[in-house]
Formats: sequence, C-alpha cells, structure tokens
Amino acid sequence: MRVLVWGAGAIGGTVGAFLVRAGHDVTFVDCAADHVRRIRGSGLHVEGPIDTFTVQAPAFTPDEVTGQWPQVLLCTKAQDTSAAAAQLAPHVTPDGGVVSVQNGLNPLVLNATFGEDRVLGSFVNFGADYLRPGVVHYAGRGAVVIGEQDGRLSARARELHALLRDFDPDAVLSGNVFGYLWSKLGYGALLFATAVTNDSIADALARPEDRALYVALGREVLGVAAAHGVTPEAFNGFDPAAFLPGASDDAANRSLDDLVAFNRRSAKTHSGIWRDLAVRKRRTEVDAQLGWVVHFGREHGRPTPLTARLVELIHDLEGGARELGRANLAELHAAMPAAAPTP
Ligand SMILES: NC(=O)C1=CN([C@@H]2O[C@H](COP(=O)(O)OP(=O)(O)OC[C@H]3O[C@@H](n4cnc5c(N)ncnc54)[C@H](OP(=O)(O)O)[C@@H]3O)[C@@H](O)[C@H]2O)C=CC1
Ligand SMILES: CC(C)(CO)C(=O)C(=O)O
Repeated sequence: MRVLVWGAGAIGGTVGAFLVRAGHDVTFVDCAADHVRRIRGSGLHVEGPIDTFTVQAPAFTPDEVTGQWPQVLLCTKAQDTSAAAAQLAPHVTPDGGVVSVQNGLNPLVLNATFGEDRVLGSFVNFGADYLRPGVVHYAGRGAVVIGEQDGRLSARARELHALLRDFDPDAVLSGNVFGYLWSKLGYGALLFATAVTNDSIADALARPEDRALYVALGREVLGVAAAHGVTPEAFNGFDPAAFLPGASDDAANRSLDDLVAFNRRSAKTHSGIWRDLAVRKRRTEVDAQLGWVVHFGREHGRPTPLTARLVELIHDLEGGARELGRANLAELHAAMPAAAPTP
C-alpha cells in the first residue's frame, strides 16, 4: 500500500519502519530536519527488545514534500494536529483517508479540515521513544486498534487494518474506536499523574498510598465518558468497567495491578509525558488530552476537580514553576473530592 506517515517520531517512525520492511511504499514527513536528513542518509533505525533493523525510505520536511497519497497515518503529538492538518491537506488525494494514530480525541480536530467521512481513528498503546535523529526505540508491544468514527467496518477500514497487521499481527478492527480513545484518556490521566514524579509508571501505579488517588482520577474521566454516551473498551490491563460509577475499589485495584504488570514487561519505563517534561523539556499533550475531559465534564455537568488540578500541575512543570517530585502528588491528594474512596 502507498502510505504517507506524517510525524516520524516514536510512533510514526516505529510503525512506518515495520511497514517499509513488510514491502509497503512508505514516505515519511517530519518537521525535525535533522531526523529527516538522517532517514534520507543512513535510513531509519528501530532498536529495542522486540526487533532491531534499519530501513531505507523517502523522507521530507513539510515544506519539501510534493505529491498526493491515498492513505495517511498522522502521528504527531496531539497539540500539533491542527497545524499538521493544514500542512498535510494538499497531500491527500480528494477521496483519501487520514488516520489519527495519536492519544486524545484528534479525529474530532481533523474533521474540521478533512470532513468526518475521510478521517479514521486509531488507538495505540505500544511503547516507543524517539532516541536521536534517525533512531527510534520500540520498547514494548501494546494494543493497536483502527476504526471508522461511525463504527462502519468499511472496505477502507479493512484495508487499513490489514496494513496495521503488518506492524502488529494482533491489530484490531473496531466498530468503537472512540471507546478505546476514551479509555486511553482514563489511563492517560493516570499516566499524567505518574509523570509529576520521577517514578517509573509501574513503580508509581504500584504505590499503595497513591492508589485511592489513581482510582478517583480514573473514575472522574470514565464518569465523563459515560455521561458522554461512550462505551469504553478494555486494553492491556486497563479495565474501564472498574472505574465506572458503581464499581468496587477491589475491581479498580485489580486493574491497577494489571497495569503495573503490563508496564513492568515494557522497556519503556516512563511515559511520553514524563519524557517531554524531564528529557525533551517541552510542552506535553495535557491540554489536547485532559482538556477534552474537563471540556466534556463541563458540558455534561460533571465536575472534574482532580483532572483540572492535574492540568494545572503539568502546566507548572512545563513552565518551570515547579520541579518533578512526589511533593506534586501531595497537591493532587489535596484536590481529591471528599467522597473519594480511601486506600
Ligand atoms: N511514544 C509512545 O510510546 C506512545 C505515544 N502515543 C501517542 O502517539 C502520538 C505521537 O507521539 P510520539 O510518536 O511519541 O511523539 P514524537 O514526538 O516522538 O513524534 C512526533 C513527531 O512529529 C513531529 N512533528 C511535530 N509537528 C509536526 C508537523 N506539523 N508536521 C510533521 N511533523 C511534525 C515531531 O517533531 P518535533 O519533535 O520537532 O516537534 C516529532 O518528530 C501522541 O499523540 C502520543 O501521545 C500513544 C501511545 C504510546
Ligand atoms: C506509556 C505509554 C506507552 C502507554 O503504555 C504511553 O501511552 C505514553 O507514553 O504516552
């Protein structure tokens, strides 16, 4: 298949390299000029516990690329979605499809440029990192899902599902891709909370003294999802039913234990959020992920005090007004609603 991968970092670089190796005609676009130069020169190298290989493929910066593609995988960070959509629009054939391979509800953003019929959603939970120009780290397998926004199992969705199976043979074609994306917002809220400290994801989620906080946060997000009429989907240890209204603390703790086990199996110890704050020293996706939760919470009359406080803490960390550490979690504890469960 002829595919344009827009955003060739951790996710786009990893998926795209597997697709090249499987024989697909892949072109990469990325705004990091040094990365593009390296891919064009010595190739794109994937390393890590799952596979190590290098592929050769055309690569361009957004201002260099010419031509049109029938299928695009959009793999930028969520906050770059609108800008990328504007740059990308001339390079999609008039009936071409754009797949958001991102965290957050980005299909809703892409619809403004391409229209709902041409935008598909993909949910990924595998772990990867951009290491340096030309090199990505594929650290751990995780869920890979694709689907049309309206749930139709269209011919195009089936073709793209077949494509993604050349990356991960267990990729799923779903009639409920928003159910996965909302569940990832729930798990994502937990990841943002782990990222205010320097603990690994697994160590942070395992701490008994913080369990009530994670449960309250998960419940806040899944409560909004339910009010929004979404049926959230389970993946890789995240059991959304365990965070829905009426679920027991035991069920939520079991899901957290499963998430700890899932993350201990991955060579990606820390989230992309932590990496943005601690290593890459740049803005995170907090507004483009948790911003949706606060927005829809407001729309449905469901308060989201913990999520809103977490957004503030992440903004402080981004701006240098506070440093990573467990003291930040104490502030989140202080924002817990009185009725939240106790550890
Ligand atoms: N990494 C992971 O393990 C996981 C990530 N995700 C999600 O996948 C998405 C992609 O994340 P990830 O791959 O980690 O991010 P990366 O930062 O590694 O890769 C994104 C790449 O896109 C580039 N870029 C930014 N803006 C544009 C643009 N307008 N046009 C072209 N390229 C652009 C970035 O360049 P620059 O850095 O210079 O801005 C970067 O090279 C996110 O939504 C993330 O939450 C989901 C599951 C796991
Ligand atoms: C940690 C991970 C890979 C989910 O397992 C993730 O989604 C992220 O880094 O943002």
